[in-house]
This record gives sequence, structure tokens and C-alpha cells, in this order.
Amino acid sequence: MLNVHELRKSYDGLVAVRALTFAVPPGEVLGLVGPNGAGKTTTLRCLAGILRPSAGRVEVAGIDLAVDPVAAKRRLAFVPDEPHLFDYLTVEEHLRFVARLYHVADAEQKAAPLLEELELTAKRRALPDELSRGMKQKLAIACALLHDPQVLLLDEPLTGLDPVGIRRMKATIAARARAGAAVVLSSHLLHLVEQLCTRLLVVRQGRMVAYGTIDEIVAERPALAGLPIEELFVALTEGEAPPPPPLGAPV
Ligand SMILES: Nc1ncnc2c1ncn2[C@@H]1O[C@H](COP(=O)(O)OP(=O)(O)OP(=O)(O)O)[C@@H](O)[C@H]1O
Repeated sequence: MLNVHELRKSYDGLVAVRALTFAVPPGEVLGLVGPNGAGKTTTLRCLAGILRPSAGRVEVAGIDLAVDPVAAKRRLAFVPDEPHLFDYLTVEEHLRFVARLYHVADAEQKAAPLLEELELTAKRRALPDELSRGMKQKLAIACALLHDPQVLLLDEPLTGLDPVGIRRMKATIAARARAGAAVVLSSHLLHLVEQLCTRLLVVRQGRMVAYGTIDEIVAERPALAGLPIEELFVALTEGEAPPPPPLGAPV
């Protein structure tokens, strides 16, 4: 569903993402984890077509994002860590607007259960200013789900939600994956990542340092067996920095 080949992104001199290759089939929830500055948001923004990669290829449902960006973007949704909403549109107007952008035929029928699922029904006539941080996050997710994206990209989707909100959001994300979406989410909330994600992609300084199920990652590194997820993360992302590439080598 989502295929990423040798993705690389640099900002002026700084290489933020180096040669990431991975695939997310339908039904999978891939957890993108790594320390601050590891390149998670940069990766998600490249996958969403917001940033142009310096090199590499991103395919969404078989469509090359660089070749046919509109068709590829129709099949994906990206929710950034800070929800971007329209100040003068109410909750339900947001959904109507998104429905028109994405040509969602049965928008009215879809909007009501979506608002119910995300506990926004009582706020359907509210403007963003009248919503709490968590409610804004939920509205951004509702807008993202309205067109049934095949690829769902979520940057820190659980941050700012209360415990009930976290439980519901986890259920919403898992249900979308069960319905066939390929999901990529970044989060620092490792125990939630462990519960929700079917596989992990651990990045550090823009490089992949581990990729697979937790069992697969540990099977390749027997010394890490039995460690809690936080310890596993520290072991994978700390210690000696990876050696710099030789001079003149592509990074
Ligand atoms: N627009 C930009 N211009 C220049 N450098 C940038 C830009 N955005 C990110 N970077 C740099 O790219 C690197 C990766 O940043 P990125 O935001 O992708 O990391 P992250 O893993 O999402 O971090 P965090 O966990 O703190 O959100 C960092 O060194 C950052 O300073």
C-alpha cells in the first residue's frame, strides 16, 4: 500500500533522512520512533507530499507521489502534530469542506458517525477557538478519515488526549487498519506504540536502526531480550553514533 524506497531528505547542508526503505501493507500500523531530531516528522512530511524528497521514491497505492501527486494524495491523509484548522469554520463545516475537496459522495452519512466516534457531536457547531487542544486534534483526525484514506500518516496522534481519548483514538486507528488502511504513526509514547503498532521503524540521525516486529528486532539482538520497551528504545538509539559515510559517498 505504501512503498518507500531509498528516501532521503536534506535541508541545506543537514541530512535529516538517509536512505530509508520500507513498506507498509494494508492492515499494518507502523510505529515510527526515534529521539528528538531523528527525522520522524521530516519522513512523514515527505510521505505526505508536503516536502519534496532530495532523493528516493514514495508510492501510495501503487502511485508514484512525484509522478502523480494529486492522485497519490487523494489516497492518503496526514495529520500533523499541531492540528491546522480554519478559524472561521465550525466542526461540521470543516467536514463539509474536506468532503468537497476530496469529492466524498456520502459525506453527510459519514460525518455523523465520525463525529460520534470522536466525541465531537456536541461540539459540531463550535469554532476551533471554542475547542480544547484534544478536541482540535480529534477534529483534525475526523477530517483525515472522512475520505477513507488507504494510507494514514499520523504525527504524534495521542499527544494532548486524555486517557479516555487515548483509548478511543487507539481504537479508531486500529479499526482503520483492520478495515485495510496502511497506517504510519510517530510517537514518543512507547507503551502505546507497543500496544498499537504491528511493526516498528526505529530511526536515529535519519538512519534506520531497527525495523520489524518487536520480536523480530529482539531476535536479531539477543542481548536485548526481555527489556521493557523504554530500555529497548534507549539501547537501540543511544551509544556510539553511527560512523559518518566516507567522503564523497552519497548520504
Ligand atoms: N525546515 C527545516 N529546515 C532545516 N532543518 C530542519 C527543518 N525541519 C527539521 N529540520 C532538522 O531536521 C532534523 C530532523 O528533524 P525532524 O523534525 O524530522 O525530527 P523528529 O524526529 O520529528 O523530532 P521530534 O521528535 O523532536 O519531533 C533535525 O536536525 C531538525 O533540526
